[in-house]
Amino acid sequence: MAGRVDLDGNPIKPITICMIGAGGFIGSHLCEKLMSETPHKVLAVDVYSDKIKHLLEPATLPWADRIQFHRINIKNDSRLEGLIKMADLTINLAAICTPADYNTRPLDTIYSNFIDALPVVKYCSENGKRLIHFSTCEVYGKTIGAFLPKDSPLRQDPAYYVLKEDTSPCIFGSIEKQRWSYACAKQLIERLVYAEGAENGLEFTIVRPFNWIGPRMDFIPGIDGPSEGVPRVLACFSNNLLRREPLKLVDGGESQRTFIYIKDAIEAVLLMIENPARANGHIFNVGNPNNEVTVRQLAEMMTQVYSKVSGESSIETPTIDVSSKEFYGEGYDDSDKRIPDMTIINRQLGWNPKTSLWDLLESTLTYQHRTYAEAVKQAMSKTTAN
Ligand SMILES: NC(=O)c1ccc[n+]([C@@H]2O[C@H](COP(=O)([O-])OP(=O)(O)OC[C@H]3O[C@@H](n4cnc5c(N)ncnc54)[C@H](O)[C@@H]3O)[C@@H](O)[C@H]2O)c1
Ligand SMILES: O=c1ccn([C@@H]2O[C@H](COP(=O)(O)OP(=O)(O)O[C@H]3OC[C@](O)(CO)[C@H]3O)[C@@H](O)[C@H]2O)c(=O)[nH]1
Repeated sequence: MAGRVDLDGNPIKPITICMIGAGGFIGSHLCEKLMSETPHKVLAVDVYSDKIKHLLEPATLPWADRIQFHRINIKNDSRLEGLIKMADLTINLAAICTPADYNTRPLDTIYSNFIDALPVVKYCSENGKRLIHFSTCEVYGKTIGAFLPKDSPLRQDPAYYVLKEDTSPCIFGSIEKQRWSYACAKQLIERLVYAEGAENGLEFTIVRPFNWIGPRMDFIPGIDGPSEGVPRVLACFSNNLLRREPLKLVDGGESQRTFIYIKDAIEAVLLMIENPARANGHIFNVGNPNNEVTVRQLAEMMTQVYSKVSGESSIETPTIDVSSKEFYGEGYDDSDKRIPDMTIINRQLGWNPKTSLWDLLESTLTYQHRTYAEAVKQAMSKTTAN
């Protein structure tokens, strides 16, 4: 920890970070990194703390005086401004960010991603505090290429599908496709943060994560989350594998995604935290363009990797097709393809992702098996007995 220097060779001074949404998937990994590798202090704000319990207890942990948990719902708690004032930097991760909610709970989704984020932006701007705001790759929506005929050669041209922070448009579906409530709310809060920078001098960085995955992502339904809940694809497929049931491919599993290992992505966030002069005023894609697969290919890979790490053979019918209406309900729509352009983050922070999809699935599914296999077995035998 001693002698840490930034990318320009200047010594890094310890700072205090107000991290909102610290108890979630990304927050838990960021807290872990900050505690184990830096001298910074974290005021961790969330309604839940289960995913960071190992960092908060026991009080003898070497970083015990550098992390404080504040159980606060930012919708309605007057303590928030005080915490932002106490910190040098605020990182806002709080959000409803599971697609199953976007079309079924659009009001909660819009309030969470836009209205609830407003005071955070305001307090940072009014108090002259730096803000790192978490947006999403979903602000790009669909690619331009998605609107070309299926056999158009232009579909092969990266100009029609690679997503660039400063030039790509944001293409959403119609209003009744409520899937886009999240992307639209995130886009508007990005515009507000950007405008606060332009008009009032707010020092900001906007992060657009492209499908970060790894241990502690979401929940396994019926084990550490609601039985009827629908988490993001990694947890959906993990749940199917743990229960030895077919993985459900929505609308044929043709959509494409690039997945990045959470630990690679956290390296990028740490560079933003410790290099404000290079990160302020920028919007950064954070993803791994080399890890592109269709959802069907992801399902096949996860089935293979899970077999390897669990020692169990795969089931006879590893996947089944399901319509999006059946799986997510009315108003679902999808992003067709998401490849991040890496020019800006590479130029500003010299960052590149490292971990291949196979390797990241191997470590993540090893964690899922170790953490959940026994609990799932017990829950399933209870259901059969009843
Ligand atoms: N994981 C990804 O790949 C990904 C992709 C795109 C965008 N993002 C964005 O990154 C951020 C973090 O995502 P994540 O994957 O860690 O999600 P997550 O759901 O695991 O974490 C969000 C955390 O925010 C907390 N929170 C929500 N509302 C709150 C409130 N009102 N008060 C206090 N705490 C509240 C939740 O309890 C949760 O712990 C989100 O803004 C999300 O939109 C993530
Ligand atoms: O059982 C399942 C679950 C999902 N799918 C399909 O997989 C694709 C990816 O789904 P998911 O990871 O749940 O979410 P998205 O990538 O669509 O959206 C996320 O991206 C970033 C973020 O902003 C936050 O994480 C969020 O909005 C998708 O095509 C599903 O239909 C499946 O086939 N089977």
